[in-house]
Amino acid sequence: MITQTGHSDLQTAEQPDGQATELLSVANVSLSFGGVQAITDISFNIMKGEVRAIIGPNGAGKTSLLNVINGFYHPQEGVINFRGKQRRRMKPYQAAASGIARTFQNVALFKGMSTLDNIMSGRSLKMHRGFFWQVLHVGPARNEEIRHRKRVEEIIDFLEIAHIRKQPVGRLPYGLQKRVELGRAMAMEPDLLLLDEPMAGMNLEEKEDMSRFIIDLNTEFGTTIALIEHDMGVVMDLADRVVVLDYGKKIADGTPTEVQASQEVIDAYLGVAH
Ligand SMILES: Nc1ncnc2c1ncn2[C@@H]1O[C@H](COP(=O)(O)OP(=O)(O)OP(=O)(O)O)[C@@H](O)[C@H]1O
Repeated sequence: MITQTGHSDLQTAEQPDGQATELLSVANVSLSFGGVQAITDISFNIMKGEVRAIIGPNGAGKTSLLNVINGFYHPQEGVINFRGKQRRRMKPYQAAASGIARTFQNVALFKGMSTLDNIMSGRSLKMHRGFFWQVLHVGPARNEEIRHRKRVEEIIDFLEIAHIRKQPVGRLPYGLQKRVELGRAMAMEPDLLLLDEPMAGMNLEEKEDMSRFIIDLNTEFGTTIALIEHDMGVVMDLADRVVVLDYGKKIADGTPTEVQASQEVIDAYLGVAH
């Protein structure tokens, strides 16, 4: 059980009139793959500055929902609003450019490249100078690179991975690879960070470290986070609000305490027939 209690302070995201700001909303979204209905008529929102957990049994539709949010899948029905604008059909790199970054269930890094270079690759969307200048490595491109490297070094310090900055990530223990992947997503300086099972396959100590980084990222950097997580202890400690899916449908939405007390949620986790 993780012991930190790190609920983000939603007040930081409040407007002067005390109203919290909605960062993203998903309205009546449905997604199917041929005959498989992965998501059915799901609506929920993510407020600016919060940690929002998405939970549910295996196959409930959690990853599909994350893939809809970051533009990897296009729902057959429903509407997504991000930062107050209805989003057009967009590809993952366009979603990333608009301020949505994500990590994956299985680590997706450049295994032969160093920690530093992997995190640096997260800056590519922020590089403005063209290929010509980058190759010459002079003038504006050089200044820009120095700026990006400084930011990357700050992230490396924040994640306490200075000792592995030159090591190829493929040789690192799994827990550290997950941390590098978080670093690469942080390098994009997203408004919304989507984390797909950030603690999967980690031991208790690694989970505690990762929880601490997520809390600090949320509170210190103000990054809004949506995460899929199976460990209820982690969800209880990290999340401000939780949306619960089962068989592609939303069955509960509320604070961790509220959803844990929901009979429908208890039944879903115990596998009670519908
Ligand atoms: N690309 C795909 N093609 C066909 N079916 C898919 C595809 N992706 C997901 N599905 C199906 O959609 C449903 C939801 O899958 P999804 O991976 O979103 O669930 P999940 O809640 O993330 O599961 P898990 O906790 O096991 O990762 C499942 O029935 C799955 O088999």
